[in-house]
Amino acid sequence: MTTALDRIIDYKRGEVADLKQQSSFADMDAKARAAAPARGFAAALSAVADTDQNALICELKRKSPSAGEILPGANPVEIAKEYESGGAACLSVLTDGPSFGGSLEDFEAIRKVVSIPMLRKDFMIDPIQVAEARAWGADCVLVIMASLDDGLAADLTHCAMDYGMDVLVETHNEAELERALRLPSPLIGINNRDLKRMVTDLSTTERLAPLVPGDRHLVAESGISTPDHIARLRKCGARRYLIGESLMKRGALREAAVVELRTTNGN
Ligand SMILES: O=C(O)c1ccccc1NCC(=O)[C@H](O)[C@H](O)COP(=O)(O)O
Repeated sequence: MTTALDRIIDYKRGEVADLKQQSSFADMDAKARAAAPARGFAAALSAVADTDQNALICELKRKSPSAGEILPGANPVEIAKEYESGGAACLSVLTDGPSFGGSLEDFEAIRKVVSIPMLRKDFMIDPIQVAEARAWGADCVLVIMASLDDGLAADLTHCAMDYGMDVLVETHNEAELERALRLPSPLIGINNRDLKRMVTDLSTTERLAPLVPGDRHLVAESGISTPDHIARLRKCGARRYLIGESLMKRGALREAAVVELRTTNGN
C-alpha cells in the first residue's frame, strides 16, 4: 500500500533533482557557511524545559495530508508573532508546498520578524536540502527515521551538526527509536501520528518515553491541543512539545492558547 509519506518522499526526489540542476552542493554549502550562525534550538528548548514550564515548538502549517485545509490563506508572519508573544520556545515552519502549503519564502519572511530559533520542517532525503535550510537561516532540521535508512539518517545528521544546527530525530516506534539513539543528536521526537496509517494516539509517547535515556531530550509531537494533553504527557516526563494544527485553528485565542499550554504544570 502506498502511504502519504511514500508519496511525499517520491516527489521530494524530484524536488531534489531540480534543486541539483539549479545549484551544486558546493555552491549551496558556501551559502550555508556564509549565513548568520544558527541560534541554539535545543538550548532554547532546555532553557524553558528546565523550569516548571513547557517548552513549545509552535508550528506554521496551512494544510496537511491528515487534516486537509487547516487555515487556508493564513498569514504566517502574523501567526509567528503571536506564537513568539505567547512564549513559544521555538518555531517549526513547514516548507513543503504540495502537501502542507508551505515554502522557503514563508520561512524567510518569518525569520525576519522573530528572534526565537526555527526548525525547517521538511522531508530531508539529501544533504543539499540541509545546506539549503542553513542557507535560508534554519537553526534545526528534521530527520524522520520512518523514511530514511541508517546511513542516510547519519549523513543528514552529521551534515546539519557540522553547520552548527540542531537535529530533531523523529521516531514513532521502538525500532525507530533504537536506530535514532545511535545518532549523536540529543533531540528525540516521538511522533504520536503514525505517518503511514495517519492515526494519532498520545499513548505512543507514553509507551516510548521510558526508553529515551536521560541524556536525550524527548519532544512529544502531534495531536496535542489541550492542557489535559500536556498534563498527561508531563506524567511520562515530556517537557518539550511540537504543536501545529490545534494552535493554527485557535484564531483570536491563539496567543492565549500558547500561554495556557506553556504554563500547564499538571498539578
Ligand atoms: O500532519 C500530517 O498529516 C502529516 C502527514 C504526513 C507526514 C507528516 C505529517 N505531519 C508532520 C508532523 O509531524 C506534524 O505537523 C507535527 O508533529 C504537528 O502535529 P499536529 O500538532 O498534530 O499538527
